[in-house]
Amino acid sequence: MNEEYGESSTNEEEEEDEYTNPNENIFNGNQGYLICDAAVKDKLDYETISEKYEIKPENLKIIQAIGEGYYSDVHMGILSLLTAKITVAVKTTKTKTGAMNAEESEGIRKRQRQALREELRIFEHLQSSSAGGHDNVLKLLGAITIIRADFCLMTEYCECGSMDSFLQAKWRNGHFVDELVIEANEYEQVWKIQHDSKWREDFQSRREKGLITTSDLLWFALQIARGMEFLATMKILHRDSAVRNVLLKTDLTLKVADFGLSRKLRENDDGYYVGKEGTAIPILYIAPESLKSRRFAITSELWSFGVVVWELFTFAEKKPYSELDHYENNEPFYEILVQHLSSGRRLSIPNNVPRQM
Ligand SMILES: Nc1ncnc2c1ncn2[C@@H]1O[C@H](COP(=O)(O)OP(=O)(O)OP(=O)(O)O)[C@@H](O)[C@H]1O
Repeated sequence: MNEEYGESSTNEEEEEDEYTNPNENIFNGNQGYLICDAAVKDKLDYETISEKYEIKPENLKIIQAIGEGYYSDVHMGILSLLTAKITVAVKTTKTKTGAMNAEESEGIRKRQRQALREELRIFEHLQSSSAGGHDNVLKLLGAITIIRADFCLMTEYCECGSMDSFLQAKWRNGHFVDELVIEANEYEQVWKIQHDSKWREDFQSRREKGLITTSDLLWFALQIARGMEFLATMKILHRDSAVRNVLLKTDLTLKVADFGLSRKLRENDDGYYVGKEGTAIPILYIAPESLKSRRFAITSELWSFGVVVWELFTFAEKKPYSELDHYENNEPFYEILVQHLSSGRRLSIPNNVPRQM
């Protein structure tokens, strides 16, 4: 394994409590995640981690850094399997913890490892299905969990990174082609292909120029819907759906990713999970009923999907509800948002959306 990870000859068993909720508090202070104070009860039901994914450190070579999240660093690496070498994304605890001393730093890393362990459990559950996962959900390919210094998760590598930067770049570089045409009567909206017989033929040349169209945005929305539908059938609540947490392959296949806040519904949960007190949640994406009660269900996932579609059609240029950003009377943003939604107001319909949607 790469020197960056340091040499470790000890097979230290993690002493960390596997059943604590690692993400509680770690998102504190992260913009857009907010702690609610409603009374809560916590229900979790995870399978134990199997050894199916454990790999030896010498089979992983780290190549370069590709990203950074709130609780992990992400690198691109090469995983050597019996018959092949594959490119993987490697999620590790953060190199820079911002801690004042070694003891504090180890405390932070311990929480980060716990967060990654939780994510691992979700991956394992999702991949326990007969299909072994879903094409639109990121797959776990390996993990090192028994050697603390090398602790990491390895997932499919998505060459184009996360969807928010991809969309922003397309918009800023003028690489979006609106396929909708407003007719002279100003009411009827038709597709370009209905006016231009060459539109279909030019598909390949648009691809080569790196252009994306309204149909592509719909295709992205459909893929995310399929991924989230799969999560729902596996009784997983993602709870952090946002375009920044969707990853993209070069063939424009999308992968729902980042299960750091995800929870599995138990059989006896009555269809909802009640968030633990102190957990920070991404309020801009959360359904009003979950904001108020901390109850999360498949229906609240559908709300988040709606916000994701809004982000797709606005090219992730702005955060949802950015017009509410100016705080009035020092009221907390959470309160402003709850009032806004309770009064029936919603995100505005973006310009490029087909009317049927
Ligand atoms: N499988 C992957 N393929 C390619 N790039 C990836 C992959 N996983 C993560 N990345 C890159 O690393 C960044 C951080 O990853 P990720 O969001 O999963 O980390 P995190 O610590 O869980 O972040 P968050 O703060 O959103 O919880 C992503 O925005 C993306 O650019």
